[in-house]
Amino acid sequence: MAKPKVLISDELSPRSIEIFSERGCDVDFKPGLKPAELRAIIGQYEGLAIRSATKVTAEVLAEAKKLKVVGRAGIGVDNVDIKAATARGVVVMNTPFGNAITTAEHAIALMFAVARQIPEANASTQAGKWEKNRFMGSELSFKTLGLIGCGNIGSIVADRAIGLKMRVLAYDPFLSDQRAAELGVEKATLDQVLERADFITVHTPLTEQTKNILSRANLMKTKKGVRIVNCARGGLVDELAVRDLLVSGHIAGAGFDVFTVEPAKENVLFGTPNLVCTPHLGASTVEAQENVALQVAEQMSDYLLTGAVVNSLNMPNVSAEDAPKLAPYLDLAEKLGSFAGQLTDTDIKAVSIEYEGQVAALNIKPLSQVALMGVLRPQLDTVNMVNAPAIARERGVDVAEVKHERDSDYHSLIRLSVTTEKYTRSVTGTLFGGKHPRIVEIKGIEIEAEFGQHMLYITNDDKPGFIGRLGSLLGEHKVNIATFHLGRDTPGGSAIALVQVDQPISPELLTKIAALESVVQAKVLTF
Ligand SMILES: NC(=O)c1ccc[n+]([C@@H]2O[C@H](COP(=O)([O-])OP(=O)(O)OC[C@H]3O[C@@H](n4cnc5c(N)ncnc54)[C@H](O)[C@@H]3O)[C@@H](O)[C@H]2O)c1
Ligand SMILES: O=C(O)CC[C@@H](O)C(=O)O
Repeated sequence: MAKPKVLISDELSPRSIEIFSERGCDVDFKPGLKPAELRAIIGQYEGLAIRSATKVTAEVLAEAKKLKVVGRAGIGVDNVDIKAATARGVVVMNTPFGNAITTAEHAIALMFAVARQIPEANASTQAGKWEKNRFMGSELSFKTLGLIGCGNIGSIVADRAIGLKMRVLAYDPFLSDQRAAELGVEKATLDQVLERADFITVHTPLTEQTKNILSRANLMKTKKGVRIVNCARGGLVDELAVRDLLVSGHIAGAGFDVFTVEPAKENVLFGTPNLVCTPHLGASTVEAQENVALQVAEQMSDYLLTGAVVNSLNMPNVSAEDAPKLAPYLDLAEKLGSFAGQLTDTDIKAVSIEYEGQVAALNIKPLSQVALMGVLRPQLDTVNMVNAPAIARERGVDVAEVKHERDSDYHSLIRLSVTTEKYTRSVTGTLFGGKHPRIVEIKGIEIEAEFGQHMLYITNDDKPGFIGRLGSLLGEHKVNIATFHLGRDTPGGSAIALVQVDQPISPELLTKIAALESVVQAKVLTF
């Protein structure tokens, strides 16, 4: 197998290069590429490792013909167009914990810096002014800290703040009572945080709901003398309003690590008194950068080399242990989906994927996604394993996954049923010898067949003479039969023939087959 090629396009710790190479990837380290330069070369790579500088836009992804995975060495993925990546089947992963402590420490550092005006005092002292009376600070002990967002970073900030004897309020709609109690924080509404906090720090992602969460109107609800810290994302806080309120004295101090536009070479906040700024340094410690670089390189290599998926934002996780076990079932599930999809020529209303036996004990999410991809692909070229669930949802296809505990004759079975306006059709398969996909049932009729490259699926009335007529017709057209499998519900009832042939069947020949006596339906299938 050729080594997968990975591009590192941001300043990642050199540890990542070592890990990619040790794991068996070819790696190019090219930080600081301009968007046009990235678009020009991205087509060569299966993996792209980034921090926050590289923007993985729809335009970049359109050139990324081989790309399988984007790995963000860090938490925020707002520099990746996840929708476009999903549409192209590119897995997006991040490292959700590697820089959380470091970033929480930076938020605490900014709180201290703002409370004691350390940067201004430093500049004044080094300028020889010795302005001892100018810098009157405020203690953190026994003050109230209001957190907006209490996830990974917010909860570490809470822990450190409690250690500093602060009282912590947390506004986070997804924070459970139990977790709040474990953390020792008081759950609060946004208004309670605004009205009661002496310090407010934000720790949410930037979403439609959180954008401008500290708006001018909300900032006006805060206590006079409040101090604000944003170490999460630019756009969460109204920068112009903070400037005005710092100038008016309503806000006593503010610490900003992140800005609405980055790199922030200029900003409305700059030059305002009692403001401390850092250039998005939240994650910039040796420890955090080692952690995230190592993690992202391990996760991406694992995906490229074994199919294991960890910390993905657009795919179910598959552990390194599960990946090899799932591989043959992924093949079976995709083929069953494709079989059903190729037989369907009207709108699909529902797809159900049932698992029985040993396969039911595995992580079935990726199997269902790949099966769904197989079903939808004949109707939609752009479907892939990553975007299949989203496409099914958009099209109103109801997808059900069922695990059965009942015993069966096979060690594992996957049954895929497709419902259209006219019918529900099912196909069931298993693995022979643990790795060879086989069809064992179609529409409830037992049959045993391999999946071949060129196949003919025929339903017919079970009457004498049909096999002879079909064999002669194929022979006349120089089509060689490789395998021939038959099944029927009852003698003289409905029958199915699955014929694997060595040559493709032309549309003209298919018309003749469909016109043979006793044939109800004839379809060409390819795998
Ligand atoms: N400055 C830096 O260098 C740096 C480094 C790492 C992370 N970050 C940023 O820090 C932020 C937090 O990261 P995290 O790892 O803690 O994320 P997280 O997902 O663990 O936590 C985010 C929390 O925000 C909460 N939340 C979501 N919507 C909310 C809303 N409308 N109101 C209140 N709370 C809401 C969520 O429930 C969650 O608990 C992210 O924006 C991340 O990108 C910045
Ligand atoms: O990579 C960085 O320096 C910033 C990372 C940070 O914003 C994140 O979201 O993880």
